[in-house]
Amino acid sequence: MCRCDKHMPGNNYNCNPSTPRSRLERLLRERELRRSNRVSQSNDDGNRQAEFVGSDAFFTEGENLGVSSEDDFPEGVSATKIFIDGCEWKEGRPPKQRLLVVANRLPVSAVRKGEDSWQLEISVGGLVSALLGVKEFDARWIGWAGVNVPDSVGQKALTKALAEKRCIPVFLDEEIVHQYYNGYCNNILWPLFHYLGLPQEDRLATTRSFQSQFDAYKKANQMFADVVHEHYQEGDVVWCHDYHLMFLPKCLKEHNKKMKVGWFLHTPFPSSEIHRTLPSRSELLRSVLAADLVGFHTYDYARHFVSACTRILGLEGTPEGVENQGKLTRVAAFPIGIDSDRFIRALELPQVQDHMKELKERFAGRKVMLGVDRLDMIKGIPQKILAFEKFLEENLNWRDKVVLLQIAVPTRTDVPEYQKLTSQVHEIVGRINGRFGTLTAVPIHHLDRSLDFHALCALYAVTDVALVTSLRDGMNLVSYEFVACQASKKGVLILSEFAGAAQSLGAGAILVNPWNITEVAASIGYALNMAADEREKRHHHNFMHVTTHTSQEWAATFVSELNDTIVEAQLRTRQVPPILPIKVAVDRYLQSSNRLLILGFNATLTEPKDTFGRRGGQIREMELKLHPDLKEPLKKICDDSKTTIVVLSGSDRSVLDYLPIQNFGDYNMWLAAENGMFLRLTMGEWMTTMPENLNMDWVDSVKHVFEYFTERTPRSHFELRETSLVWNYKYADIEFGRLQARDLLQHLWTGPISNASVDVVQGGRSVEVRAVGVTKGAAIDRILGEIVHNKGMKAPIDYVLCIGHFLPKDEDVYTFFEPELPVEAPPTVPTRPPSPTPGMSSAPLPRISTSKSNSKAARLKKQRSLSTLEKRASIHAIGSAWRPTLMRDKMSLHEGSSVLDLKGDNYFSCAVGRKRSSARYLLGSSDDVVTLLKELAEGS
Ligand SMILES: O=P(O)(O)OC[C@H]1O[C@H](O[C@H]2O[C@H](CO)[C@@H](O)[C@H](O)[C@H]2O)[C@H](O)[C@@H](O)[C@@H]1O
Ligand SMILES: O=c1ccn([C@@H]2O[C@H](COP(=O)(O)OP(=O)(O)O)[C@@H](O)[C@H]2O)c(=O)[nH]1
Repeated sequence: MCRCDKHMPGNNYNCNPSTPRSRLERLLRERELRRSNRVSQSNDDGNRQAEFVGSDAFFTEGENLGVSSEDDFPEGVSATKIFIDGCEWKEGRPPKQRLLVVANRLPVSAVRKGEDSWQLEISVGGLVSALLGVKEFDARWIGWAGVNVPDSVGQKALTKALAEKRCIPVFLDEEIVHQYYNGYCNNILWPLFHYLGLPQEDRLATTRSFQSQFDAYKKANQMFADVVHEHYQEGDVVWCHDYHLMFLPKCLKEHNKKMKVGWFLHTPFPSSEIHRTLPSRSELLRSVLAADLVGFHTYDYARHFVSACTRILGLEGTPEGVENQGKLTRVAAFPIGIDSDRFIRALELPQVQDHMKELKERFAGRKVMLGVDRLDMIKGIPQKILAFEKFLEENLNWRDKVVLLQIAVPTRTDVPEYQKLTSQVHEIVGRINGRFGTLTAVPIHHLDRSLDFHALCALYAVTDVALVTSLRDGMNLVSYEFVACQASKKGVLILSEFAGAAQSLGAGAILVNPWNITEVAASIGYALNMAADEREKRHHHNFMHVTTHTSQEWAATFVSELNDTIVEAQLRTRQVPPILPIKVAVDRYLQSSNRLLILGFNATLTEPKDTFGRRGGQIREMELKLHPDLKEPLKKICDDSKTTIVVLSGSDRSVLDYLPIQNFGDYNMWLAAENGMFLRLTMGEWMTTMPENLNMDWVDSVKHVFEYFTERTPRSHFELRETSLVWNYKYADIEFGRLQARDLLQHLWTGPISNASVDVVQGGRSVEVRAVGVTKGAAIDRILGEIVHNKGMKAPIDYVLCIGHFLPKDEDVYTFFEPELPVEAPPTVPTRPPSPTPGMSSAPLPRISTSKSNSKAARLKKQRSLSTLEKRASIHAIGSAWRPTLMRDKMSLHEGSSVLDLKGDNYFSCAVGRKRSSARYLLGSSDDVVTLLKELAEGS
C-alpha cells in the first residue's frame, strides 16, 4: 500500500511527493539511487551470485528465463525508486515495477512435440540476448512463439508452458506471418532501414503487394495490442520493441491514453531521404509518435527520426523530441548493452573450459579469427570473406597460420533474399577453401547453425581477432560479447563503422568500411601483427565500456526516462489553458447588452490548411481565404446592434481589403490591419492609429537583408508592410530555413538594427522586424477609443471575446482586458479565469491598461469625462500623412464610469491552434471558431 495521498490503484509508481523540479535533476537523482542500490546489492550477500549462475541454466536446460520473477531479484527497481518514495516497501524492499515487454519474437521459440506438449528453445538475436539481461522489473514478455498453432488444444498447452517462463503468446496464423513478418517487416522495412532499398528483382512484385502486406502489418500489430490490453494493469510500463511493432503505440494509446508506452528501435533509423520513399511513411511515423518515449541506439538514428517527422510530417523537432499540437513525444538515444557478468562468469564453468581446451588443441599453431552473425545481408558476410581472401592472397606467410571461423545462424529462411544469400555465401566459401585449402586444413570453417551459449563463450574466449563487417547494424552485440570474453587473451576487434557499436567501441576497435575490401584486408594484417601492449590498451578501453554499459543499465535508464516523461507531460499539461467552454461563452454573450468581439484573421477566420501545405500547395495557401462557413454567422452577428466586431490582423491592408470583395462589403464590422496600426469600417476609409514618432529609418537596410536571404533560401518569401517586415520560411526546407533564420538574426542584431528602435519577433517559421510599440495589445486601446467614439457609446462594454492565432508578442491583446494583474507579474503570464461557472465570479472590476504602468495614478488618469473622447487626436484619415499622437484620456464614458464593465467573468480570451498561450482558453482550429460563431449567431 502506498502512503502518499494521490495513489492510483494498482500503481505504486505514480506517487511522487518530492519530485525534483527539472527533468535533469530528477534523472540525476534517479541515477544516483540506482547506483547506490547496486552497491548495496553487491554487498548484500553471496546468494545473488548463485541466482545469476542459476539463470544461466536456462540456456542449456530451459529452466530459467533470466527475465526476473518476483523472487529472483528482490532488490530490483532502483530505476524507479523516485516514483515510489513515500510508498510502503515490502519487507524492507521497494515494490518492483511491472513491465510488459512487447516484441515480435518471444525469447523462446516453441517446437511441438505432441498434441499438447511443447519444447521451448532460446531464440537467437541481439534483442533477445539483451532483454534476457533485464532483471530489475517484474517483467512479462508478450510476443510470437515463432510457430503456427491453429488448434485450441495446442494454443492452450503452449500458453501454459510459456506462462512458466513469464511469456505470453500472440498467435499469428501462417498467412499473417507471411505477409506481416516475411513480407512487410523483413522484405520491406528491414532492408529499407538498413539502406539496402527493396530487392531489385522483387521491386515490382513488392510494390504490387505492398498494400496487402501493410494491411497485414497493421492487423498483426492490433493483435499484439489486444493481448497487451488483456494483461495490462494500471500503472504498468508497456515497452514496445522494434520495427515489427511501429503501429503498436497508436493502438495502445487509442485504447487507453493513460498507458505508459515506450517504443525502442533495435535497427538503425535511416536518413529521412530513405524513409520518405516508403509509401506508408507518414502513418508509421504518426503511430510511433503516439508513444510517450521513443528510443534508438545512437544519436544519429534519433536525429534521423526527428528529421523525418519534421520533413515528412511538418512537425516541430525540438532538442527534447517531436512536438505535435503541444504534445511532446520524447526522442532520445539509449545504447543497448549486454549482461557482461553472465559472459565473464560463464568462462569459469568447467564445460566452457573444456570447450576452450578442445578449440585450442584443434587450432594449435594458427591464429583464430571469428565471425558470428545471423545469415543476413546486413551483416556483410560475403564482404568479410572476400576481404579475408584478399588478405590470404597478399600474405603468403599467413596462409597456414590463420583460420576464419564463421558462424552463420540461419534466419528468416522463408524470405527469398535470405535464401539467395545462403547460396551466395556457400559458393564464395567453397571457392576460397578450394583455392587456399590443403588436404588437412581449410582457411574458412563455415557453420550454418547456431551455437549454444557455452560453446559461443568458449569460441569468443579463444579468438585472436573478431571480424564484424556489418553493412549497417543497429548495434551489434556480438562485438560486446567478444570483448566481455577476452579478459585474458585481449584479442583485437575489427569493427564496421556502420554498426551502432562503432560509436561506443570505436576507440578500442579497428574501425573499417566493410565495402572497402582492401582496407579490411589490411586491417586483418594489422590486427594479427598487433603488439601485446597495444592490444591490451585497446581491450581495456572496450572492456570498461562493455562492463559498465550493461543491458540492465539500458533497460533501467529507458524505463526511468519513460516514467519521467509522464511526470514531465503532467507538468506541461498543467500549463496548458483549458478548452473554451463554448456554452458558457455563449450564455454570457446572450446575457450582455454591449459586446465586443475581437477576431484574429489568419488561422482564425480562414480555411483550415493541410498540416504541411502539401495538397493546397504554397501558392494556394498563401492566398488567405475566409472560412466558407463563416459568411452567414458573421453576417447575423454584424447585424446585431448590441455587438461590435473587430477583425484584428497582422496582415497588411491589401489582405483585409480582400475581405469585402469576398461579399462582406455590406457587413458592419471593423477591420484592423498591421496589428491594429490601420483601422477602418468595412464600408469606410482607412485611418491610422500609429503612435507618434514611429521611427521607420531602419526599413531599407532590413529590407536589403531580407531580400538577400530570400534569394538564398528557396521557397522563402518576405512581406514589406508599413510598420514591419516579415521574412517567412514556412515552405522552405525546415532545417535550412532555421539555419538561415539564425544567420539572418545574427546579422541583423550586429548590423542594421543594432541601434534601431525595433522589436524582433520570431514566429515558428518567420522573423519579423517591427517598430517598437507595434503590437496588437498596444493598438487595442486606440482602436477601442475610436469605436467608442464612432458608435457614440453610452453604456460600458459588458462582454469581450478576444480570439486569435496570435504571435506571443501580440498576446498582449489578451492581457489588455484582464482584471488587475499583480504588479510583479509580467504581462504575458498566463491568467486563468477564477471560475468558468456563470455568476460565480468575485474578481475585481476590469480596468483598461494603456501603458505598462499598473499604478493607481495611471488608472485614475483614464477615468475622465465623456467630453475627453472628443480629443481623438490619434486617429486620422490616411492621406494626411502620419500624424499619430498618444492616446490620452479617452477611456471612460462619463465622469467615473469606465468603458469596460466585464464583471470579471464576461471576458473570454482564446488562442486558436496553440497549446501555450497567455489566453484564458484554447480552441483547436478555425473550424471550432465557426462552431462558436454559429452559436453566437443563433442567439443574436
Ligand atoms: O527475430 P529475427 O527476425 O530472427 O531477428 C533477430 C533479431 O534481429 C534484429 O536485431 C537487432 O537488435 C540487436 C539488439 O538491439 C542489435 O544489436 C542488432 O544490431 C539488430 O539487428 C532485430 O532488430 C530483432 O528484432 C530480431 O529479433
Ligand atoms: O550461435 C549463435 C550466434 C549468435 N547468438 C546470439 O545472437 C545475438 C546477435 O545479436 P547482434 O546484436 O549481434 O545482431 P542481431 O542478430 O540481433 O542482428 C548475440 O547475442 C549472440 O550471442 C547466439 O545466441 N547463438
